[in-house]
Amino acid sequence: MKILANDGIDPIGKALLEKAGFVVDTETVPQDQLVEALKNYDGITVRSATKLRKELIDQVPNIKLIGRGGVGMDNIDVEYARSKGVAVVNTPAASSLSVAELVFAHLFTGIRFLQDSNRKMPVEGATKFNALKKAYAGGVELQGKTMGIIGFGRIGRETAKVALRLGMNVLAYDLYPAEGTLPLTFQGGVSVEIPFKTVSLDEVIANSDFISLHTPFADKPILGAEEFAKVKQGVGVVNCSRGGTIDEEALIAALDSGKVAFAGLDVFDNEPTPRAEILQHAKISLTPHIGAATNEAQERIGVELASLIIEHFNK
Ligand SMILES: O=C(O)[C@H](O)COP(=O)(O)O
Repeated sequence: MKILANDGIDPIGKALLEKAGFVVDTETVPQDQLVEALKNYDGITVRSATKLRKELIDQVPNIKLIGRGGVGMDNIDVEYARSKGVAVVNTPAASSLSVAELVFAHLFTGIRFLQDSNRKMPVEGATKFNALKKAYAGGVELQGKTMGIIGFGRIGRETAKVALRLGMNVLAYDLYPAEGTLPLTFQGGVSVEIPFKTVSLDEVIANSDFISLHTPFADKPILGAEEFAKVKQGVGVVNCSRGGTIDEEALIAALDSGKVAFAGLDVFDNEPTPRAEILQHAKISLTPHIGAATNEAQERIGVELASLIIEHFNK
């Protein structure tokens, strides 16, 4: 059996597949050459870069399995592939913590203006140190503030757990209202269950000091001009979910007016070429879609993907 890991796979996952007798190629084939290349494979694994659309799936009937190393499958025509008998699998839980921690990297950045000082210090730090010191005063703390979470699935809940550990309050909304407890484990294995109950989207929007999005790709933005009009003055907004869930123009307007104090963005409209106004905005902390890109998450993803592939082909 031959697998093309077109967006790469963690070496441990690759080794597990090879031990089980699979040949695994990890060299990325450009999108426009995939039809030809895939004729030599039984399965393909991707992350979010490679697109597996109907037209391609139709032309490679020899492909029996598509493995998504990660969560979002908006780059794959999943239902269509399954209707053609192709197995489609992903690793929905493996990267939750990494994404959640990136949310806080953006939050800590935003509350102390690091996105701007990291740009200005190399240029002005030696000549205008005291002016910059003054410019970046007025930071705030996270403890005691309210973290609004839109989308309370695995990643949303992991984000809530980090917020709770930091002493924040959590307000969460999900399309499917939910109630339960979140387990928090501390040093020495001490564990506590924190009760939660989701609230309405309006409540999250109106009452949060920081808002983080954790929903799948949506055709219509969840946060647009109407919603930014209702947020607390000076809210911080983080998006590590999918481009398209925030109306970027409305966000820029809200940042410029001061209604939104800062934004942390890991995902963008038009990836991989986000617009210049976003890339150059002094109030936006930027990362290039790296939510799942920690060594730990990629190892978990690779191992899980390998076991899903082995299980599928050994059935
Ligand atoms: O959906 C996901 O798992 C994340 O967006 C990560 O995407 P990536 O595998 O392309 O980094």
